[in-house]
Amino acid sequence: MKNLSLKSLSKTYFDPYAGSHYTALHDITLDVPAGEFVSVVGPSGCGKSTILNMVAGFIPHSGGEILVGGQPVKGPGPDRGVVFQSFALFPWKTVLENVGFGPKMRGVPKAERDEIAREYLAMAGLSHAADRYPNELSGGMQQRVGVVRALANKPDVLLMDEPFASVDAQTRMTLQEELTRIWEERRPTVLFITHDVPEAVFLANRVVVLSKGHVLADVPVPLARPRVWDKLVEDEEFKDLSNKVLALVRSA
Ligand SMILES: Nc1ncnc2c1ncn2[C@@H]1O[C@H](COP(=O)(O)OP(=O)(O)OP(=O)(O)O)[C@@H](O)[C@H]1O
Repeated sequence: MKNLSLKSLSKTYFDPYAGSHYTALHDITLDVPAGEFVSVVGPSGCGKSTILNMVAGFIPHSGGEILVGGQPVKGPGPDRGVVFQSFALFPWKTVLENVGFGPKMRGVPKAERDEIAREYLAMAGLSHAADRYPNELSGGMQQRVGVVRALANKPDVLLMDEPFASVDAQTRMTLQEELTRIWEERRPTVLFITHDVPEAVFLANRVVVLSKGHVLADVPVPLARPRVWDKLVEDEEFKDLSNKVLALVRSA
């Protein structure tokens, strides 16, 4: 796995309607060591998705540097996997084919990529759905497929932008527990964007709080793993950390 390093990163958008520039990010410096899970929270418009889209290589940055394993990001690449809120699965492909798509693009032969896809589907408890099509799955199952599809490509860095925002509360907790379990097994470097403070704390080793395009705080989360909601929901340290991060977001 590789580390992710943002050095004095900035982003200025040009608004063609107003004919003016808007600086969404100022001087963001952030290091995510290889194999670490970092959540990013902050009020709407503080620049969370902008950071993720620049690290993914979807949009250019205006200043500073983005390094993955010491190499500058110049565009999208297989070293970074992305999971968005919308499932974006291929509706005409089976679940197995969806999960095997990344390896297929890298030229992995069919038997081998089917084996990889089955291994990751098993990890997420989805073996039984391998031959189904996305429209035959519940929203929670589709989102699980989206996560394992990104993981099956064995990215060094996993970028997640509110991946569980559109599923119900119960499924969301299950998905959070599954994600921590899979992360512990594979240890990709993760940047996880969310509005949900308990989710950010539950998942991460560190929670970064953004405010108006700046890093306001970087809060370590030393909670033991494996993490399960039944235990953490009553845990004083978890509650204290969540309250601390919530207060920071409110002040942002
Ligand atoms: N393409 C664009 N052109 C101009 N301004 C933009 C563009 N994309 C984002 N912005 C502005 O940059 C700022 C940061 O947006 P961004 O989407 O990164 O915030 P966010 O923290 O992810 O918000 P949310 O939580 O609501 O998704 C906002 O003020 C937004 O209006």
